[in-house]
Amino acid sequence: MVFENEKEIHTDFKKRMTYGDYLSLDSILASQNRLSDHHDEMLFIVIHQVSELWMKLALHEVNAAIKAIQQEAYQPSFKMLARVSSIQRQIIQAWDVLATMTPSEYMEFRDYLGQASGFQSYQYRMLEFALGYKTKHVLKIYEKDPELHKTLQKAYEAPGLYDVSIKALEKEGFEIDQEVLTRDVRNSYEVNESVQRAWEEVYRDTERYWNLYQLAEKLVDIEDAFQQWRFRHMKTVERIIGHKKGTGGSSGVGYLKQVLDHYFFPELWSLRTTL
Ligand code: HEM
Ligand SMILES: N[C@@H](CC(=O)c1ccccc1NC=O)C(=O)O
Repeated sequence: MVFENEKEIHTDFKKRMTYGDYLSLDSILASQNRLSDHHDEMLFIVIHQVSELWMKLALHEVNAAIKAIQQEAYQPSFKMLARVSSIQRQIIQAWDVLATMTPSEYMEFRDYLGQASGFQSYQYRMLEFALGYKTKHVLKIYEKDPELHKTLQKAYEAPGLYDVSIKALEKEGFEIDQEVLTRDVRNSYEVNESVQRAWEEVYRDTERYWNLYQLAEKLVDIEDAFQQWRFRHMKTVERIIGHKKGTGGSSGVGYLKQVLDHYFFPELWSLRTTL
């Protein structure tokens, strides 16, 4: 076939494109590669792949929301953040499916996993970074993959969702300590009194600060769901492997319990006591 111009080529390609082509189903559906022939390994792989796909969309939304907040486009940011919470509900529900696997079933293929662990999920780390939890030591895992390391380093050095939200408080006229506004965003966010006072005022005069009030509640939705995910992970791990050590080298359930203590947006929680 001879094409007159680029548009024609494009139109012809589109006409012949199928459902499977568009969604790259050949590669997606050829990626459930079991190492054992145990029936439940398929479940294990699919749950992880589904979670990673949802994380990809969540990251896309959180990063766009960060930009929108920086540009004071609050309404669009709320839509994106609401979508993130909705995605989180999906991956929390996924634990129910995984919990249908018993300890005996998992132990039949666990050894095949070697030292692989969810600890190495770089999208999970990118999400934590975007939410302001900056654990530098995890970057080390990716040193052997320069491309990936660079992507993670960039996310590590960028301001998080809470940083841009605090900046929004300042833009609205709240007095925020300079040390918070110019903080080194490569560190995890730490509690600050001026931030607490500002959010308290937002919650006391919600009509005046409607956008900031809505933003705060969207952040609480996300942190709440993130904690639910962490909790379900910890409990599902406990029911499947008890207190065995993790393949990633951690203590296992003990480690996962400890991570539960971390707050992303601490003042949004403590204001509930002081309000
Ligand atoms: C039988 C199912 C599972 C077991 C027994 C399990 C076990 C563990 C353990 C013990 C750890 C601590 C690190 C280590 O020493 O390995 C861990 C970390 C992790 N797992 Fe799982 N896991 C399971 C399923 C999942 C699923 C479905 C996901 C979803 C993507 C996931 C994501 C993660 C992540 C992101 C971490 C790092 C958490 C952090 O550092 O805060 N895990 N897992
Ligand atoms: N850390 C798990 C292994 C595990 O769950 C895992 C192994 C390979 C790929 C993803 C995994 N999921 C989450 O940690 C364990 O200790 O049994």
